[in-house]
Amino acid sequence: MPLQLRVYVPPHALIQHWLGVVRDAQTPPTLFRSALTELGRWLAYEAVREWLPTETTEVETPLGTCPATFISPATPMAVVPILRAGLALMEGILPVVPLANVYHLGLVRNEETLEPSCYLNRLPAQFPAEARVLISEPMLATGGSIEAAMKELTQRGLTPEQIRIISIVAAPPALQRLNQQFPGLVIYTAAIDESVNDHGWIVPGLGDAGDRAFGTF
Ligand SMILES: O=P(O)(O)OC[C@H]1O[C@H](OP(=O)(O)OP(=O)(O)O)[C@H](O)[C@@H]1O
Ligand SMILES: O=c1cc[nH]c(=O)[nH]1
Ligand SMILES: [Mg+2]
Repeated sequence: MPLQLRVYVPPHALIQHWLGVVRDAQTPPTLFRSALTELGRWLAYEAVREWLPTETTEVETPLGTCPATFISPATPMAVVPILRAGLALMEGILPVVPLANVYHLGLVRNEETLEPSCYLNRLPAQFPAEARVLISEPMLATGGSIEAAMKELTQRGLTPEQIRIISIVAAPPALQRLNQQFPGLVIYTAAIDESVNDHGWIVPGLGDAGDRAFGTF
């Protein structure tokens, strides 16, 4: 069977709660950031459920020997936050992947053309063959930014199957684009919204995630 994009919207009350907080236009930046931290935490928790590399050994309890499973340091893990908005999820994501390296990628959309451009790229020249990578990108709108990020990662040796995206709101244009170009990719998102308007905003969405997180209106 051909590979297909898989999109998970975990049906969790905490995710729904914090999604409501970030959607509310009255939420101030401090609370908006806390809510994104919580969303990053719970979506990452769901995303790595059967994906974190583990190894089983034995430990001595005070009463005897028993098997114990630990996070394996052998498989390289990484998180790639897409600046700026992706930074706001990181406080929640990083404790879930404590051994991950962080590689920053700064992208900004031109407000008229909606084309992304890259202003910071701290990706390694090549990812290790067994690497597993989480992308932190809260908004998947037209899909231009995530497509640019995926191209940077796949040019550095990763396959879509090695990558999972943590998103907050995903819209159909971005999902269609990713499905066409990167089947095998997996997305964990708090919501799939109806549409993207003529100005590139997700509707109903939550507005400009970067501006709301950092108070730069
Ligand atoms: O799917 P797209 O249509 O490409 O839109 C999504 C991008 O737009 C926002 O970034 P923005 O350019 O606003 O930068 P910021 O995070 O610094 O605010 C958002 O954080 C995504 O990266
Ligand atoms: O709705 C949108 C679309 C792109 N980027 C955002 O921050 N919000
Ligand atoms: Mg922005």
